Amino acid sequence: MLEETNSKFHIAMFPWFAVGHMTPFLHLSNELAKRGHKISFFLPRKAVILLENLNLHPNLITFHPVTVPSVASLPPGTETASDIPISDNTFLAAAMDLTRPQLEVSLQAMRPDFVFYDNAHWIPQVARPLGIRTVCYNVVSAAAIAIVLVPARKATLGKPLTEEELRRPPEGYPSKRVVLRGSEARSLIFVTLPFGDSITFLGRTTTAMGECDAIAMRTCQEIEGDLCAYVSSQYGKPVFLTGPVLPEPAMKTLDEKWAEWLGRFKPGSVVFCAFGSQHVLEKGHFQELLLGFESTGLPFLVALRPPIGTNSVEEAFPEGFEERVKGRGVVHGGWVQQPLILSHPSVGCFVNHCGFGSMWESLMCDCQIVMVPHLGDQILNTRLLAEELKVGVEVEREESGRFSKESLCRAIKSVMDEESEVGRLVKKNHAKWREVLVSPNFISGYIDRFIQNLHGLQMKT
Ligand SMILES: O=c1ccn([C@@H]2O[C@H](COP(=O)(O)OP(=O)(O)O[C@H]3OC[C@@H](O)[C@H](O)[C@H]3O)[C@@H](O)[C@H]2O)c(=O)[nH]1
Ligand SMILES: [O-]c1cc(O)cc2[o+]c(-c3ccc(O)cc3)c(O[C@@H]3O[C@H](CO)[C@@H](O)[C@H](O)[C@H]3O)cc12
Repeated sequence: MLEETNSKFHIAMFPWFAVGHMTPFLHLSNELAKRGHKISFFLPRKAVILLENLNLHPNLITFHPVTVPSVASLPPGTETASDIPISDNTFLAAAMDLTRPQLEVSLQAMRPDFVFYDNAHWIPQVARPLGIRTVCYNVVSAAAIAIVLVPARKATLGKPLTEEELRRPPEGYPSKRVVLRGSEARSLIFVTLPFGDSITFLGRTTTAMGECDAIAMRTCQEIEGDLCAYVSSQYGKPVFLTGPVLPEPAMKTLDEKWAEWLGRFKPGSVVFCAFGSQHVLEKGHFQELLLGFESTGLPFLVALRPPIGTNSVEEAFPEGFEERVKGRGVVHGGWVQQPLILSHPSVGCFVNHCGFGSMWESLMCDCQIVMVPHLGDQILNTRLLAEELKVGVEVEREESGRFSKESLCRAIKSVMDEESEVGRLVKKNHAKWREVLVSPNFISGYIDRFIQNLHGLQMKT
């Protein structure tokens, strides 16, 4: 028994072709490799270059480039979600499905103990005849899964879910606070639309979770326990938790340019803003956001991709903006080292979209949190932090979904003003949760228990 639970696994990883999915799969791979397990990581050719520097155990984690077939509706050379607008993801999913023969050949030759996957709902059909166990690893919150990607939502199978139906959480959904409001249910309509050939997003994800041997989630019992239990009961199978799986503090230091710039300001005074790898703002929203930062009067560092239809952030600046914020505001049109910026002593506030990765990073840092969610799962993550844990504030939006410079400025001031009661409350709650999450063995304990769960699964006939 002891010998068996100490044995090392060979695990194949096949995440959805999006940075926001491949990166957390690689973080988990690093944790598993750290404990001696061997990983074969399948990913698009182009992504190998992107992720190579995050592979901390190249002796145990091997990248296997997958050729992404060309699909008529995708621009030539498309390999990941970052290459295309979000509306074209359905074609990328179709291209991913066409990689099935490549996976079949490789898995047959490798015969790993497990395959971890998310969007590739056909993996169990390939793995089962080979005796390989399957784990559907979800890198979105349990809330995002529980509210829509569950069998209870398939009761109306045959006819697509309506916005009205999506407005009400499914039967038995355990939270009253982590919910969508008013017209926000519209952000879930995409689950009823095609995602690949002849399958909807809801069909794909519920098949992926329905057919696997176990569901896994990148979350923890302390924060999403009820929601995980609901998903487990919906699918009638175990849900294994990996915890947040955040990489160990990088050895790398912050780029001198940013270290020098941030070093000019008082501790805890700078507002940092980033919105993840996928979302690109409309020009009007981008300008409203910059004007909101300007009106706080605080120093700010914004790292966002140029808005839709522009080639640089500078060309989209509001009239006179650059001169007015000179010396206290910087807008960078590309990638920055977010975790290192968040741990810089001058940074006091993190304005983010509450993507699941950013959500965990915000909880771990000791900045104040302001959230501007853009997509469905980000809205639910935001409710988790703002309504359930009360560790941050959400920027108010109009019914149309637009936010104003005034509402952004109000939210930032509400957490940054020293006399603000809201600011004090969220700071106190945040500190409490941070202490839990950074406590010794919190993250590693989750990984160790996760591995024990895999052993249990392997022993099942
Ligand atoms: O400039 C940047 C921007 C982002 N990042 C990093 O990129 C990651 C972004 O991940 P997030 O999950 O927050 O956001 P993304 O939008 O990229 O992910 C997307 O796919 C996964 C879903 O769970 C998210 O909700 C979805 O938004 C974070 O780890 C962040 O530290 C940088 O290092 N630099
Ligand atoms: O916006 C979302 C709202 C929600 O309630 C659930 C999800 O789930 C997922 C998801 C993705 C992959 C899985 O295996 C399970 C769940 C979401 O993922 C994002 O969906 C986009 C669809 O266009 C996708 O392209 C993007 O890369 C995913 O991060 C979103 C929601």
